[in-house]
Amino acid sequence: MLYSSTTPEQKRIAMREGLASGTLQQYPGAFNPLSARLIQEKGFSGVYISGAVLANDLGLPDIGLTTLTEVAARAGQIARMTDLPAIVDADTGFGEPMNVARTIQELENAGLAGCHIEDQFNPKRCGHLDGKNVVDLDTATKRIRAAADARRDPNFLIMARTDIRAVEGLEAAQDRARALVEAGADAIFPEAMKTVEEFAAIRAAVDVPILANMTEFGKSELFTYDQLASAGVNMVIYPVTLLRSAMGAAERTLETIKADGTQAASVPSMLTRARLYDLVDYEAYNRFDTSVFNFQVPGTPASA
Ligand SMILES: C[C@](O)(C(=O)O)[C@H](CC(=O)O)C(=O)O
Ligand SMILES: [Mg+2]
Repeated sequence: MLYSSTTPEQKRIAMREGLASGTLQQYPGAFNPLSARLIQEKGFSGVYISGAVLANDLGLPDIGLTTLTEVAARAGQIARMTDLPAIVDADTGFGEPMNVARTIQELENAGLAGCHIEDQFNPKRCGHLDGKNVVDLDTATKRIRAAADARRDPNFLIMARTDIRAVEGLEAAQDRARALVEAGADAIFPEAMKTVEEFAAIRAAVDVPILANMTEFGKSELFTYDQLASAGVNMVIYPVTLLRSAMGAAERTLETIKADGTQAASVPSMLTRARLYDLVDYEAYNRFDTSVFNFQVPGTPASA
C-alpha cells in the first residue's frame, strides 16, 4: 500500500546478497511505477530502470536529452513502489566527474539501489547501434572514481558500463573492465557482447559481478537464463522489453478500434479492472476509511 515498506538501505543489502549468491539475478525494466509492482509480483530479483525507456516515454530518442532531475524523479517514483532493489541507467553521469558525483547522491536520495555510468561520448546512443564513440581511459576512470567517492551508503552499487567492445574489440573491453574495477566500480556492464563466450571472457577478466543486457533488436542474441548463468553472468536486464510489449499491445488495440468501431476484440488480452485494482492494492485503503472499497468490482463473480 502507498509506497514500499522496505527501506532503500534494506533493498541495497538485498541486491548485494543477490549478486553474491551465485544465482543469476533477473531485473526486467519497469516503464512506470505500476509495472514495477508487476515485476515484484512475478517473483523477479529486482527492477531495472532504462534510460532508453525514460527518454522514449517522454517521446524523445535515447541520446542524452533527459536531465538528472528528470531521471532521478522518475526513477524515484518507480523505486518507491516496489520492495525490490531498483537499478537505474545514469547514462554518462550527466556531465563532468563533479556532475557524476552529484548524480550518485541524487540517486541515493531517490532511493535507488545502484546505477550504471558508461564511457560513451556525448551525445550518446543506444549501445547496440553502430557508430558509437568512447572516451579515453583517463576520462572513463575519473567518472567511476568520482561516483565511488560520492556515495554515502557503501551498499549503493556503482556499476561501470563500457561500450568499448564495439569500437576497439573484446581485448580492449577486458582491459577497460579491469581498469574500471581498479577505479572503484562494484560491477561491470560490458555492452553489446556478441556471444556467450564474450561474456565469459569478461567474467574471466574481473572479480566483480557482471551484467548482461538482453535488449531486443540489438547486437546480442537473446541468450537464455541458463546460457548466461553458465557463462558466469550475475545479473541480466530486459531493459525495454515491457515498454515494447505494452506499446505493441496499445498499437494493436488502437488498430482494432479503428477497424471494428469498438475495442471489444482486444478486451481478452487486457489487464482486467480487478487485476488493476489488485496491483494498486485498492482494497487495503479501507484501513483509512471503510467507505473507500465497499463495492463489487465489475466483471468479478459475486462470491469473489
Ligand atoms: C540498456 C540501455 O542503455 C537502456 O537505456 O535501456 C539501452 C537499451 C536499448 O536501447 O535497447 C542500450 O544502450 O543497450
Ligand atoms: Mg541506456
